[in-house]
Amino acid sequence: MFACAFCEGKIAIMIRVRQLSLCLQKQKILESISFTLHKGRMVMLLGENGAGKTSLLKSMLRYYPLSGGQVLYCGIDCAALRDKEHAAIFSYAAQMKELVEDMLVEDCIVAGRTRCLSVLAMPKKQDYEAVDSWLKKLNIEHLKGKYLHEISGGELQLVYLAKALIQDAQVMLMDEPCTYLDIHKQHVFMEKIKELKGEEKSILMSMHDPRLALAYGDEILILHEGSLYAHLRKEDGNMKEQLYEAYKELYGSSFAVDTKEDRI
Ligand SMILES: Nc1ncnc2c1ncn2[C@@H]1O[C@H](COP(=O)(O)OP(=O)(O)OP(=O)(O)O)[C@@H](O)[C@H]1O
Repeated sequence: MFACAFCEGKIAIMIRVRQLSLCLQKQKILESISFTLHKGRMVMLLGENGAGKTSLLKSMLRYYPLSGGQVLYCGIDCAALRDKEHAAIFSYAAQMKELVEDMLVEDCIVAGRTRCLSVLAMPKKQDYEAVDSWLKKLNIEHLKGKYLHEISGGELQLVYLAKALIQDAQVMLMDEPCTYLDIHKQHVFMEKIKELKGEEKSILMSMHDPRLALAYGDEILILHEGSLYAHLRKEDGNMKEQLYEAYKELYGSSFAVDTKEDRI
């Protein structure tokens, strides 16, 4: 029988989201969402358009005041943390639609670093060295010296990922980071993220592709109409089957996944 590392307390809890609710403009967006993010885990957040994925990530990041519940880091309420402390815990790669600034690639990436510095501190030589190192790790060194408007959508996405990664936070929240990447680059990116995450960091990543979620997720959260519909874990042994069943329940039998024929 599978011995659950969570129940035995072997895998440390990094973030506990407890009964998180969110209202925006008097509209209920998220309702009583609870889950835990464990150290070293990659958790995929699935859900249809408008299900609340971005709102959940932003709520965890304190972009919005919660209308109920808490986000706890190692038992500490994140609402009580100072900005610098918060930036050491969470980094965020936003959805591309939200990113409109234009600047040099290296200035964009180094801005991720400065989130951890005091307000008036300027990036130093070692910060730009870190930029070079991330450009290299993500195989986008050729973008150095270019402006954001001069590069492709997929390249821009990688630049914004470098910006999130350079922050070196413990929990990386990523909103649809693969949208503009071609299939090959999606897999290269996911492998790289897995490697970077190691045993110490945790990742919560929203996406629409259930196949990618299954291929790389240790866990899958399914959001539906602002509520947590399902929480699947690979240790349970049949994550694929469970995901198939959940999608069938939510979207009907015409949904084009078939676990038996391995088409998901
Ligand atoms: N700032 C806001 N003010 C009011 N309502 C908002 C705001 N941001 C999002 N919403 C609403 O909250 C709901 C959830 O939106 P959200 O962007 O979180 O969904 P999502 O699951 O990320 O969708 P997608 O997959 O399309 O990116 C939607 O109905 C949206 O219209």
